[in-house]
This record gives sequence, C-alpha cells and structure tokens, in this order.
Amino acid sequence: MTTHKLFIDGEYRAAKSGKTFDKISPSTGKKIADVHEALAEDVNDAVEAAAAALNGPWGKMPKAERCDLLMKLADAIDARKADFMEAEVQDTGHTRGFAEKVEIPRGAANFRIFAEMLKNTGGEYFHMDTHDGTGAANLELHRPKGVIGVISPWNAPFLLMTWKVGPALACGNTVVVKPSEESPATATLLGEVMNEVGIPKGVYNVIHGFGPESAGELLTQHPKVNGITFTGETRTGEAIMKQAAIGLRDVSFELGGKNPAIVFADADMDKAIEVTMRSCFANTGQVCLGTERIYVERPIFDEFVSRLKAGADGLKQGGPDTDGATIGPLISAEHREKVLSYYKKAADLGATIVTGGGVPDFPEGDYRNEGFFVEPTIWTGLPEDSPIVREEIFGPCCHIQPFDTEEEVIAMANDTNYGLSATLLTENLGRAHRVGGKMEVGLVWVNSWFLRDLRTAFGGSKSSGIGREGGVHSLEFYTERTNLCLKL
Ligand SMILES: NC(=O)C1=CN([C@@H]2O[C@H](COP(=O)(O)OP(=O)(O)OC[C@H]3O[C@@H](n4cnc5c(N)ncnc54)[C@H](O)[C@@H]3O)[C@@H](O)[C@H]2O)C=CC1
Ligand SMILES: O=C(O)/C=C/C=C(\O)C(=O)O
Repeated sequence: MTTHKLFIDGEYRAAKSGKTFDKISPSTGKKIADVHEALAEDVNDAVEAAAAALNGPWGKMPKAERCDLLMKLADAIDARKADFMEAEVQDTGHTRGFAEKVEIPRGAANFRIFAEMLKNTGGEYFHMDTHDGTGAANLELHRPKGVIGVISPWNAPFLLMTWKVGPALACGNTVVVKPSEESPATATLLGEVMNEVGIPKGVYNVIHGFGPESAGELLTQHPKVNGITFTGETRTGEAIMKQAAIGLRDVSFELGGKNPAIVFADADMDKAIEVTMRSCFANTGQVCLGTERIYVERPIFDEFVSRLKAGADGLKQGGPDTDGATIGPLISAEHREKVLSYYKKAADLGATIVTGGGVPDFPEGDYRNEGFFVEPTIWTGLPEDSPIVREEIFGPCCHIQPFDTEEEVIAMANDTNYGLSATLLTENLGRAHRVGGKMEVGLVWVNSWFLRDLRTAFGGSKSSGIGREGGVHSLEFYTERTNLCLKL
C-alpha cells in the first residue's frame, strides 16, 4: 500500500499528529493509499521551514540561477513523466490520454514559462523634473511576497498546483502546498524531483489534509503565510478570504463557473460538436472552464441536440487501465452523490432527458460497478431559473436551450453569478468579436475551448475569481513592488 507522507524542509516526514486518512481509487472504489494528515504542529513546521528558506541559499540566489534551476526542474519532470502520469491517473481515475497530453506536460511547462519570463522582466523607470533642476529617478523594485500558501483542487491536480508553484518560485517565494485530500500523489512526488535537481530545502513544502479544522484552514490562518492562492469552489473561496482577512493577506482565487457555449446558425456544425463534446465531457465534466449551458440558434437546434447525443452515447466509460476509455469516473463517492442529486432534480423538474441521467449499467462483476461512474447526460426543456441551469454541477452534463436573437442569448449567457469562461461557435468574425466583448467573463473562446497560451491573463469575473494569473499577471500577485525615488 502506498503511503503519502508530508514533505517539509526537504524531507518526507510522518505527521506528528499520527493521523492518516484513506485515499480511495475513483475507478475501483478500493483504498489505494494512506495519507498523513498535517495538523497544527506540522503546518507550523512547514511554514517555518518556508519562512527560513527565504533567508537561506534560495533568498540569496541570483535570479538567473534560480530560473535555470526551475528549467532543470521542468526537464526532470519530463524525464519522470511516466511516474507523474501513473500517480495522477491512479488518484483521479483520469484517462491516460488526458494525463499524457494535457496534465503532465503542462506541469513542466508551468515551470518553464515563468522561469523564461522572469529572466527577461525588468521594472518601470520614470525620470521626474524637480524645481532645483536636478530631478529624481523613480525605479520599480521587485521583491518576493514571502511564504505563499497554495491550496489546490483535485480536478487537474498537477496542472493546477504547478500553475501556482511555477510563478511563485520563479519570483523567489517559497511555498507550502496543500493539495486536495482527493489527489495527494503528484504534489508529494514533486518533492523528490525538487531534491533531485537541488532546489534548496524549505522552498517547496507539502502538507496533506482537509479544509476546515485541518491542514487547509490551519495553513491559511498561519500568520507567517504572506499570500494565498486558491483554486476550487466559490464557497471555499469565501471561507478562505475570511481567514486571509486576519493580517490582511493578499489572495488570488480561481473559482467555479457555469459556463455557456453559444452556437450560432452559421457555425460549422462538425466543429461545434467537436468543441462542445470536449467542453462538456472532457475530464468527466470536472473542469472549471467546462460548458454546462449550451444555447443553440433555433434553426439548427434539433440537429445539434441529436448530434451531441450521438457523441455522448459514443463515449466509452472506463478507468485508466481500460483500453480505449474516453470518459472516466468522478473523483469520489461524495462527488458522485452531488452530481446524481442534480440528475434526480432535473428529472423531478420535468427536464427532457435527451440521454443519460443516471448510473451506467455495467455487467455483473465488472470492476466499474464499484467505481464512481455516471452517465454523460444532456437535458433540454428547463427554464433559465432552474437550479440545473444556474448552479455548478461539475459533472459530465449540460442543458441545451434554443434562442432566436443575439440580444436574447447575450442576456441569457450573462444571467449568472459566475463569470469564468464562454465559448462561441460562429463563422462570422464580426459577430464573434461583438458578442465576445459583451460576455461578462474572464475568458472567451471562439470555435475552440481550453486553448491555452500561458502568457495570457487567466481568471474569472463575478463569483468566479479574484485577480488574474498567467504571464506577467502572475508576477503581480507573486511579487511586492517598491518604488524607489532617488533624488539626484
Ligand atoms: N477548478 C474549480 O473550479 C473547482 C471547483 N470545484 C467545485 O468544488 C466542489 C467541491 O469540491 P472540493 O474538492 O470539496 O472543493 P473545495 O473548494 O471544497 O476544496 C478545494 C481545496 O480547498 C481546501 N479547503 C476546503 N475548505 C477549506 C478552508 N476552509 N480553508 C482552507 N482550505 C480549504 C480543500 O481541502 C481542497 O484542497 C466540486 O463539486 C466543484 O463544484 C472543485 C474543484 C475545482
Ligand atoms: O489551464 C489552466 O491554467 C487552468 C485550467 C483549469 C482547469 O483545468 C480547471 O480549473 O478545471
């Protein structure tokens, strides 16, 4: 049985609390690991190690050397790709294709992009005239923020954790990572690779545990944590923000979404189906950027619904060890209960169930019967104020609504508390530009989805987040800026 210990000050340690919890496989429902739970003493040790490392070799290292080390780290992740993949798919039940093509390469890329960027960034300079004729020079100086608390979710664990750790370290900070209790493996493994390439001890620390009254809350409340970056549910973001208010610590939040896709009658239908198949069902719908509301212009509504149904019905359910599987299980029994409660609610509310709506019917004795699988599901016929259309479900499901005019669909798409992403399907560039600019979201994709240039701003409006990360926007959160005014 695998054991995931804490990684503190460059070494793997058992939790001083002596407590462990079980990690359950999403595909088989069986226990696959014991995970050590960090409580107050361990969390304090991790934060103290991170604070001390700021004043050690890491704090003194020239920026170029620090960035070279992070490039080496990215190469070492590539070299250990098979190990990271295995750790990730066993924890999450993801298909190997998703882990191989998206998740693990992005982990390495998240270090490369910020290491490269930091090497080439400077600061502002403003010369100022003064009455004595000598003037003054204003120089922008950058300092690391300090100890960054990283709270990351289970849906794309390695990708989303490194998306924060990459820029944090490139800017010279140290980190204490609290991965989701559902996905402890890749963050733990990364400690080994940090040591391999010579990242100084205390720079990268990992504590395991839960949120409230456990490692997550203890970390975000710790007075020596200088900034908190979090990806996860909106309500958790609210709780963390209250915790961060003590001591006025800065936060960066990427939260949930209820993202629309709008399919205009002039869209290329093959492209529209390919894009919405991915945006609804990739990673079993457990993507914050995923589509759960589709609006289709009335003349093509019936054709779109029947083609998306055919696509959904063609998905093959299976865990990472099932050949040819195109859709995996949900992360946990608890999350499956949540998703199924929406499936039931949709039926009770009188939705037309185009396909799915329940648990797949596997043969007797099939391992998948013990896993957390649900059917890919498509509904039509619900009003816009239905909870199915308003609340984030985070499963492989969507509701499809017809529309008649551009104004009407813009209003429907924006009528939500969330504001993360929107996807537009149209061959009319003018319309794409016009409608895209009216979407109250942080990200709009046209004729595509999840196409990511890591130099661009990433984040959400409304209840979908606070701040932007990506490219130079990450540097704003992970550095403190000082204006040095030098009287000449
Ligand atoms: N990328 C996204 O937008 C994600 C959205 N979700 C949404 O969240 C729902 C529940 O998933 P969970 O894993 O329970 O998400 P969550 O938001 O409850 O947990 C995410 C992380 O925050 C930690 N956490 C929870 N409460 C905390 C607290 N008070 N202080 C500090 N840390 C805390 C958790 O231990 C975990 O590491 C999903 O059904 C989905 O709707 C979940 C994961 C990612
Ligand atoms: O590409 C990114 O940086 C972020 C991707 C986000 C998700 O996969 C998610 O939160 O679901």
